[in-house]
Amino acid sequence: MLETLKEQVVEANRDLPKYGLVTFTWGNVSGFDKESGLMVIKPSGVPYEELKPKDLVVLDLEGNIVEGDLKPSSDTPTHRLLYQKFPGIGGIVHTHSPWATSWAQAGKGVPALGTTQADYFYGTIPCTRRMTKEEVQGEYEWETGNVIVEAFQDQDIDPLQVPGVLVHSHAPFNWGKDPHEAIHNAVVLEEVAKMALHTYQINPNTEDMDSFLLDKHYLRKHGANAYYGQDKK
Ligand SMILES: O=C(CO)[C@@H](O)[C@H](O)COP(=O)(O)O
Repeated sequence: MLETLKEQVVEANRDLPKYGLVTFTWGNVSGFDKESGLMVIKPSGVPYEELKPKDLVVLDLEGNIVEGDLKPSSDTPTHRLLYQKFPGIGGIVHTHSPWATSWAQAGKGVPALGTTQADYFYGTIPCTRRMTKEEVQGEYEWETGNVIVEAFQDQDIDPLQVPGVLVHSHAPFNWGKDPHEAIHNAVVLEEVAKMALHTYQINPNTEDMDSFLLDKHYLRKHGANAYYGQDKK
């Protein structure tokens, strides 16, 4: 089942080392099929170069495995929750890419300092709060998703306009309309995280970019109401 989505998920997982987003197997990509309500995710710990469509795990959003013999990624609960809470996304990427992870470890969101970020993210890429002892010792991966959703709700950020987040003391998650776009957004996050750090090294007092320039770039590329091709009602 879902053979086309499986091919996309395998290709996207193989893009992780291709674009320098992972070391070893420190990352995972999933895809979501809206019609069936099923997600497809990388199995835990499998090297990307060995990954085949038959290795992938198919689950419903309640976490029931529908197809697949291997253990799903350890981050599956986080992917599941984001598909539930962020309607319209069709692919999710989690990595420990070094520049974005540095901002996550510092507990800081990546501010929109220039047009590179503005073309993909409508403003600051937020960082979540720290997780509590109870959350970490509880259903950790599910709670990781909760603090992501909480950050977007509390800061009134539209996840379709800012397709990424830094999980405090952990690492980034990105998403998009499909696995390929999620990978693209993850690469951009890693680049703008690096640029922002270097910008502050050049000028520690750098201010966020002007909102009119942010609007110009983001809205020119995405449109005021365009959400992955559908006009927002
Ligand atoms: O964040 C983590 C571990 O801290 C995970 O993302 C692993 O780095 C990858 O786990 P699998 O997808 O192979 O289970």
